[in-house]
Amino acid sequence: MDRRIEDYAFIGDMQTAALVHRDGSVDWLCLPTFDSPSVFSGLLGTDAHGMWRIAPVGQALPRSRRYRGDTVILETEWVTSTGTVRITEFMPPRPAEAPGVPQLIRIVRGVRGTVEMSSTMRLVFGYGQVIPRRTRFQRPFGLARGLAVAGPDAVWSDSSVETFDAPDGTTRADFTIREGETAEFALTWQHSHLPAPPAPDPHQALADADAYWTGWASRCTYTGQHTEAVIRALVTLKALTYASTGAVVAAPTTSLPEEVGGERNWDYRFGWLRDAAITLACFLRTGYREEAGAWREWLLRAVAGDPQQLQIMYSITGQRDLPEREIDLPGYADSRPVRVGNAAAGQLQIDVYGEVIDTLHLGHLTGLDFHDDAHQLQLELLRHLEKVWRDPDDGIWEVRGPRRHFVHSKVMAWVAVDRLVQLIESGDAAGPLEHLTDLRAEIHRDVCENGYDTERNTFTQSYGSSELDASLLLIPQTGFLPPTDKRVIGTIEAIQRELSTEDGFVLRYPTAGSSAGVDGLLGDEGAFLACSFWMVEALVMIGRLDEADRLFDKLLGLRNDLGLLAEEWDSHHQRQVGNFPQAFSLFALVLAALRLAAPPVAAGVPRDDALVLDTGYVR
Ligand SMILES: OC[C@H]1O[C@H](O[C@H]2O[C@H](CO)[C@@H](O)[C@H](O)[C@H]2O)[C@H](O)[C@@H](O)[C@@H]1O
Repeated sequence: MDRRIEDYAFIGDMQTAALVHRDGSVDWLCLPTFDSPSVFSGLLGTDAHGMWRIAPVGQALPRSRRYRGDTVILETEWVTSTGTVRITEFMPPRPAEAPGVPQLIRIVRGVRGTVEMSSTMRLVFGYGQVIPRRTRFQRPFGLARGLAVAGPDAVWSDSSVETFDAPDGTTRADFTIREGETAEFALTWQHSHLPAPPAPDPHQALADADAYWTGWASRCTYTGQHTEAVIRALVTLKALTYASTGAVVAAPTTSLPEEVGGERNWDYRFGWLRDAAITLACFLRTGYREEAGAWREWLLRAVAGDPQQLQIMYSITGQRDLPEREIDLPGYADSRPVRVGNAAAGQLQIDVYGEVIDTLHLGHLTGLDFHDDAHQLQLELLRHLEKVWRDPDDGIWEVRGPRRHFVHSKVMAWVAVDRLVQLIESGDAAGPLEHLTDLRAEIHRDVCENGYDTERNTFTQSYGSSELDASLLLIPQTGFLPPTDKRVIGTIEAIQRELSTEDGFVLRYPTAGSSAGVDGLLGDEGAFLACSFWMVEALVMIGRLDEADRLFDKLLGLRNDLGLLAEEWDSHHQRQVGNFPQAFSLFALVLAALRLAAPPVAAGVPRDDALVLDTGYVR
């Protein structure tokens, strides 16, 4: 069965995450951390690769589902001919100050009548490959308890109803729920050499999780008209944070395809400097400073001593070695290969210097305490950037074709220098101001001379190319040129003409279908949702507010019923594609909502209070 990506709900604890299908099946869960091998991999294969379904007997789909308030606690209501039950499922949050082993808790509550229920769990460790050894215990805490062990990992399962290990490798429970009754299930990961974990207290854990997420969401400072969408995006971004180190994963999944049935399947369970820097910029602009401070510490540890060795991504703990390999799973809707690890880790992507320094600078502007190591890091990164900015690179889209002089990369090199110039000019830090001012002017000249097509009045994807690229929409946001500049307006209009899908969303760049295009890959892909949100921002900046509003509303309409977005939208099949939920799409949503909430007073004339939106243009 083709299970749509948007049919999944996301729950997480800030160290790992699970995807729960609408039909009650947990089809993805990596333990103990985001980047560990999965124990439920049905998402990328079949039930035989691991899943855990709790649902009324004989009932395919629930009536409704939602998150409880501003939390990542999922509540699903099932209505049958004999009664109604609510299933509440969540992972107790593990913030840095209160670490703990990962746990998945599911509570079934009878709302009306009587409902026959079943639970079927198949744990298969190592991405659906390793069958665990299973043991049962005599109700040590009045709960049914089972243990599944494979090598270093143990998963303990506790429930208030009787369970049994079936010969087919599943652990099952058949039980009846009457109005007012509850049944509790908990799955707990533990190192296999350690003793049994204490019995879970599901109801206390639920109350604590509710208080944690509600408290976190209540600190948001956004007050525009899209509060629900913004808070949901922020809460999801927070849940994509690996709390103990401050890293942020790009998404909790691997290999959800950018084209169903295609080869564009990548592992996103790592900390990209680009994605994390923009996520943190988003947090800083909505009142969340603590997360930015923690990420800055992770960044300092990950980058280590020599900026020449900067990688564009690291593991959530800061490791550098992320070897890419293909694993033996059928793939989501037969989309193969399924990849683990990511070869993009070894790429040169010059834009990351700009994104990192921009976010560090925004931290400074929004009151994050001055950190001398972070300032030194910026200076060192800049010294290295000065050596490499003229080189061709792999660009923001991590293309696997030949390196090029991507215009976006050069613009972001300009951003890196510009933000340091601003910092030094403000008197808050020292540095070679005159030299940096000259360098900034040199990069600007280089881009305008080599990356702009005078005949078509548009910037191009790379020097000497006639292709377009949606990353050029960021030019006015960065402050590289003002939105009133005819080259900016020309570029926005060219992208609208040439990179729009028939339903009005934006592609990253042209792909070549059956031959390898600029990205070196076969096949096509969906509209990249972040680019469509950038179009919203660009339209606001050039004063086309109604159009921006309309596009934003259409984009909100692509979210699933829980407010979640994958990386891309397949306009042809009208479905979400790519890893899910993806930070890139969600932070772009938040930034577009902020832009809509503080539009320019007149076209191209940003307001002073837009400072927190544009560190570049508004001086
Ligand atoms: O499209 C080819 C590339 O796709 C992935 O990169 C994308 O995701 C990254 C994480 O969100 C993002 O930072 C990047 O801008 C996107 O292009 C994949 O990770 C690459 O390996 C792949 O070449």
